[in-house]
Amino acid sequence: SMVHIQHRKLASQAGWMTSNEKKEAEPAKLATEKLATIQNAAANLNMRLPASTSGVHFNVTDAPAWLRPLFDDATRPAGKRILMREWEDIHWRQRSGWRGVDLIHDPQGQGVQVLAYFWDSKVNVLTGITRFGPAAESHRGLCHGGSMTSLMDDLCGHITFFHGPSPWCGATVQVDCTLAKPVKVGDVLKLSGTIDRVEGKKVFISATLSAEDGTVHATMSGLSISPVVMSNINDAVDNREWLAHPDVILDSGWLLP
Ligand SMILES: CCCCCCCC(=O)SCCNC(=O)CCNC(=O)[C@H](O)C(C)(C)COP(=O)(O)OP(=O)(O)OC[C@H]1O[C@@H](n2cnc3c(N)ncnc32)[C@H](O)[C@@H]1OP(=O)(O)O
Repeated sequence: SMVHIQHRKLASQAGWMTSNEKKEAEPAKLATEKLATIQNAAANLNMRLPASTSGVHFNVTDAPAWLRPLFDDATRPAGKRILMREWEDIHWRQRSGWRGVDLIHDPQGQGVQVLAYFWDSKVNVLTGITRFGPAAESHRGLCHGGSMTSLMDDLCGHITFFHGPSPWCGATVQVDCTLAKPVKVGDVLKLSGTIDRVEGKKVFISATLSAEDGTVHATMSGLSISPVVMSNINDAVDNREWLAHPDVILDSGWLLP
């Protein structure tokens, strides 16, 4: 489509490639040169991206010690950090047609939040750092089961996005959660999910929400559909792709005005 051609043009001007072009490229080209390019582009966009795994709102220094290794560029135990522009750049979000703040990815959120997602494409594992805030309370000092379930819904959707060609290419249709142990207001927990199998458009997913000491707070068996058409706007925002970058996963929305 025209929009895809525009994305390719913008991406090539910035020295990036789209997910489809990545296949054709030689891996060696994707190293230091590209990192410098994104840092320059990020500076132009007034973004704070000082290191490859840093977001605008949540970085390694904000994470508790047990989750800091997730950000380690050398080992990258959970794959690459994901930086979707609609989470990181509120002004772009507003001028690009969103009407509110994300239920799960609002940096100022007081309910339940995913603060950082990491995607390991080799094993199809999505890992999240999550925080349960004061607006998720139900029983005294404890959180709603729906806050855990919301996280699982978000994970099912995002696994299909990162496994697929583009942001928002799939949708969650079933979330079956086992709520095993209550979560306290203020807890920071690890969310981890994977693709068990794919049957046509059906993507079967399982996930676990766990604490530093290994306590499992919830498990989930879910189903997403991908590809699926959830929006018929068909503009440059809807037609984004993933950009190939050696250290982070970025959507091509970063190349839009
Ligand atoms: C908001 C996003 C936050 C971040 C990501 C989180 C993900 C989300 O929250 S997405 C938003 C929440 N989800 C929704 O609103 C989804 C609402 N559901 C729908 O719109 C429709 O069910 C929709 C469009 C997904 C169906 O897609 P469509 O392409 O028509 O699928 P369809 O052809 O009917 O079904 C494909 C297969 O999936 C199966 N299927 C579809 N829905 C379900 C379901 N709920 N349960 C079980 N199986 C299902 C069908 O049986 C079919 O199976 P098979 O291929 O074996 O025959």
